[in-house]
Amino acid sequence: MAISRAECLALDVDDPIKHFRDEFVLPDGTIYLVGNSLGAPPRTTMAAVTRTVEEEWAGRLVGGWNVSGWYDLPLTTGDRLAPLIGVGPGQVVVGESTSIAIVKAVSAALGLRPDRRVIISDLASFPTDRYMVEGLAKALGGYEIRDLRDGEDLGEALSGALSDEVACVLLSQVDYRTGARHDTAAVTARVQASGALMIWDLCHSAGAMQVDMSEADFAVGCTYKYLNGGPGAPAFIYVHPRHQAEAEHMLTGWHGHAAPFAFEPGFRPADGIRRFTVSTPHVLSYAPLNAALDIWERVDLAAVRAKSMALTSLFIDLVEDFCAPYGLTLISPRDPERRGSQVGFSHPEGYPIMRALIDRGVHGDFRAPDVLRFGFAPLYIRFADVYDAAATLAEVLEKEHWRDERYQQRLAVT
Ligand SMILES: Cc1ncc(COP(=O)(O)O)c(C=O)c1O
Ligand SMILES: Nc1c(O)cccc1C(=O)C[C@H](N)C(=O)O
Repeated sequence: MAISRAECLALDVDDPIKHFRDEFVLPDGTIYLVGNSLGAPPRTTMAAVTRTVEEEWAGRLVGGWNVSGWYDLPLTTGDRLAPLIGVGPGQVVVGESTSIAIVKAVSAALGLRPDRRVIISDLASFPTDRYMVEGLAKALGGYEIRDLRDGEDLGEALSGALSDEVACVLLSQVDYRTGARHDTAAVTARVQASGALMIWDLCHSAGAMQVDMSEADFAVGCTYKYLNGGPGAPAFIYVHPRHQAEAEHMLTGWHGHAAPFAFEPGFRPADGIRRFTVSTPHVLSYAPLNAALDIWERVDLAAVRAKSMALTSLFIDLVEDFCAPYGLTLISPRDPERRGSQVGFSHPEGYPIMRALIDRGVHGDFRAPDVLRFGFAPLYIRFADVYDAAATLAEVLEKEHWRDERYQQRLAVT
């Protein structure tokens, strides 16, 4: 046996960041391995939302824009988030969704490289990234999208794809399906050496590990996964200071205007990162995110990463030990350095297996065509949870619970 449950309990006792679990609300009897899709709520979330509604909205009405700092929420929240991606104040704004942030980043990058007409995208990325690039290229006209293929070695793929025609490269630091993690410093340097600009999607890395975007040109990401900002929480965009005076994106809404309340007829971009805001911020959505950032301010990301690697390695060992006869195939890198904070196994009956597992209190998710995906948010997942999840998965497979008819029907959201 890889390790006993008692040994896992001992690991929990020695865990230097175990105290953070008490700061989150998790239903009893649930092992929540989907924090990589939607993080759990901090205990302070409910009070933060109530405060925003009662004190700021009901108490101050429209005065909230000035007095409660609503107008500047994209910038003030961006400054709080910046250290989590290794950058400084005045470099990040928070607002809209990641898909919209991709349009801002890519359109700004194309404007900075007007003589280059190729955008490199990765077919392994979460599809919305490619979809947004596709719409953008179609709207602008005259651009070619050069796709890296799923499963290709990134170094070799980039060798074939980079040229003096390439304006920008959009990649995810961590693959949403396999959890494979790229070396952002090396890839950024390589892309920039070719004269192109590097844009990172950090959806699956922000809050799961130390991230250093200080050399990247742009980065985007969501705040509802490891960062615990809540369903539909606003996304972030980082713009390197060297580009801020020149970079102009195509979503020229009035909040990004140099003088929004002058109501001028034409668009003039604001100075600095403010030009990357678009329009009225979703004020109520910033309350849970700022409650989560109160926690993140106290978190040592090196400790998060160390625990993340230990949790994911333990899960792989236990699943391979307990489930050996049942046809699961690991699709995540075995080397923890090359993984994010999630583990994927493929199985032809992946969908009903995941439904049966969720019914038994272990929540992972399924990604087409055949991937059982498990995310490990180190602030609230315990080593004993990992043990129990692997044991429950083994039981579902051994007893073939997944054959139950009700697990075959597909839900709208998987
Ligand atoms: C890597 C990645 N990029 C983008 C998104 C989509 O972001 P949104 O729907 O918030 O625009 C997701 C997840 O939904 C994702 O995993
Ligand atoms: N953003 C999501 C949504 O609107 C509905 C359901 C799931 C999501 C997710 O975030 C999924 C996630 N990006 C993934 O990696 O699959």
